[in-house]
Amino acid sequence: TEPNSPTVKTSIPGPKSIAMKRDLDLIQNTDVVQFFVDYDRSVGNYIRDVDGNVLLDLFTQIASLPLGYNHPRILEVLKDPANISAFANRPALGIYPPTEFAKLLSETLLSVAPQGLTQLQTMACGACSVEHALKGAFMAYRRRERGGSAPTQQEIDTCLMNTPPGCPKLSVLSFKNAFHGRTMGALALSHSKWFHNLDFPAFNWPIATFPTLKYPLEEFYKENIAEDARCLAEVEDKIESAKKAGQPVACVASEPMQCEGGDRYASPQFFQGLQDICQKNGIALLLDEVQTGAGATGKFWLHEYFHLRDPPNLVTFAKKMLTGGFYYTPDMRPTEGGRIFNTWSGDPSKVVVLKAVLGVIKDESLLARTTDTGNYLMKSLMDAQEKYPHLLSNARGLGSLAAVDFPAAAPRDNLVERLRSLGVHVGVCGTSSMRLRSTLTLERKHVDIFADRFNTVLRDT
Ligand SMILES: Cc1ncc(COP(=O)(O)O)c(CNc2csc(C(=O)O)c2)c1O
Repeated sequence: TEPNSPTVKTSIPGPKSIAMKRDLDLIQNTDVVQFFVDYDRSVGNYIRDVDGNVLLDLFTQIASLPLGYNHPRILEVLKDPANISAFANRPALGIYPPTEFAKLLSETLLSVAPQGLTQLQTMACGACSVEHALKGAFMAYRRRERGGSAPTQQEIDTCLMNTPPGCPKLSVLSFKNAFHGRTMGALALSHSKWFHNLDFPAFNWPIATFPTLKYPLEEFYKENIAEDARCLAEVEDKIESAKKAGQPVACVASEPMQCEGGDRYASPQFFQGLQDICQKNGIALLLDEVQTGAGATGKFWLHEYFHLRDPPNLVTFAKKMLTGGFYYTPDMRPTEGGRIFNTWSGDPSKVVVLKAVLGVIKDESLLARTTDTGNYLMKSLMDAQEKYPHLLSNARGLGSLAAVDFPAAAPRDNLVERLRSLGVHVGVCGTSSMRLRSTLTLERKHVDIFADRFNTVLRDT
């Protein structure tokens, strides 16, 4: 069972972590390794490092743990003889799916599909889900341009040499401060940190400005609506310019909230306007819910809060869904087999575990709990912001996603380190934001521990 509170015995990283890091560094670069973890003895919302430090984990493996560590319902899946085969025999899913795979997908991933998205493709991770979702959008765009005819011999010949018309000059519009993954296509849509992109050739695709909201929202309603309009006008301009430059936009990609870029929210009106622009121009809308999905905001998908008139064409997921993949509308469905494809095309064993996770979310009403705990967490951030206005600003959040800004990276990093030495592990994002990414099982008692330690370090700053 979970401990009642954190215990910190050594500096973090402690001596054992430091020794293990030295060993691992002989094999690979370990610059960003923070500490080594004793996963056998991490429980629920508490992570235990190899030096015996037990921390309340509010970052949860970059927001990828739905139920925390060693949840009994997940351990049961692993002990169930009926599941051995799923773990022992990883299939090339695109060609040799396992028994009743459609049934498994229907009972799991499709049971939580965003409204109107009836097609589903599993993949390994977030980036490869984005990569293949983009392919779906490009193929749909070219299918429409061909008007149903087959590709020409010239297209077939030229595509093998990376040249038009087989490799068409199409583009994807993304947003400044976005993050969509580290593979080359997803990286061309990612603009949040230089060390993600440096040294890698990129597509010269349009990059628009994502709204910068002023907080508190209720005080700056007019300014924020004007900001939405300004950004949407820029999106239209970029689409027009791309068309004139001979590389029309086939897809607009956006996170429903920019996470790596600094927990940057935008209004439902912005996304409704974005969908209007896409539909007006025959452009697919890809919403990347890798970090915001799987119940993290109290709704299963963040974009549910947007009340979009129609379903987005493509929705990518990974992290807390335990498998990567994307949902898509029928018009995005490939008409030829083997074109959205790779060896594994996902992993059924992860879907088997996800079935247990979805069961716990339902049985324990974790969406409602995430909303309640998230509101309670927001109150603790707002209270701290009120007490320390010189240190904190723009407190914001939704369910298990929360963030607050510091005046600069240095004071933020210093506070995060001191918070960890008091037994609370949090994340960072953007240039100077602290971010929280809890499990879906977080309770008010955990928020009390966070608030107590957070105020202690703020008081001593
Ligand atoms: C909105 C969104 N889209 C795609 C991705 C890529 O997912 P993975 O390839 O990491 O599974 C992510 C992954 N998040 C992430 C956080 S830090 C990080 C990194 O590579 O440093 C990656 C995401 O947040």
